[in-house]
Amino acid sequence: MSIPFRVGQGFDVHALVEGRPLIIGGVNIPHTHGLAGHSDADVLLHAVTDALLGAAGLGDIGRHFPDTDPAFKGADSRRLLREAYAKVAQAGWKAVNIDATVHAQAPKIGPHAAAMASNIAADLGLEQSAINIKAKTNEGLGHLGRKEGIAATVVALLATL
Ligand SMILES: Nc1ccn([C@@H]2O[C@H](COP(=O)(O)O)[C@@H](O)[C@H]2O)c(=O)n1
Ligand SMILES: C[C@@]1(CO)OP(=O)(O)OP(=O)(O)OC[C@H]1O
Repeated sequence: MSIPFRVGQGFDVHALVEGRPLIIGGVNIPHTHGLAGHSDADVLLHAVTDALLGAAGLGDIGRHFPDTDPAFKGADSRRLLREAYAKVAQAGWKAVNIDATVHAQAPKIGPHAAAMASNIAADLGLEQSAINIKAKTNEGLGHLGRKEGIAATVVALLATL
């Protein structure tokens, strides 16, 4: 008998640079710096995508959307999330819940967490209560603490369709 649940974890980090918008969880957050990347560099959505792909045994985001492919230059990561989730569903899985932490010394994520959860819930066809967004500073330590980048860690649970 096959097991009806699978868990996956995702991690991503992007550098903070001047002259880029800061987009996290599909929310454009006013800030002095934004995240660098081939796509819109949405660190949270990339970690969510990897957690879902990982749980389904489908590899990682770079395998499906290579950062060498001009098709994904400046890509909206919500589109990538929806396309990855379609592959997860095709493999016979649906998401049950997502628990995420954004590791950012600044800016404050809390005021935007509900909007991020709403975006992810909409893209996965879930109730917003199934998406939990947390945030932590890095207590000033290391590259995250020096505000050189922002990271995200995510756990996702899948159930059979
Ligand atoms: N970028 C962030 C970081 C933290 N928060 C909120 O502050 C709380 C305390 O964070 P510490 O890193 O000092 O433990 C945390 O639990 C979050 O609620 C935030 O909103 N944005
Ligand atoms: C999203 C992709 C594709 O545009 O590029 P980036 O925005 O650089 O993001 P990253 O998390 O480094 O890797 C996944 C990529 O393949």
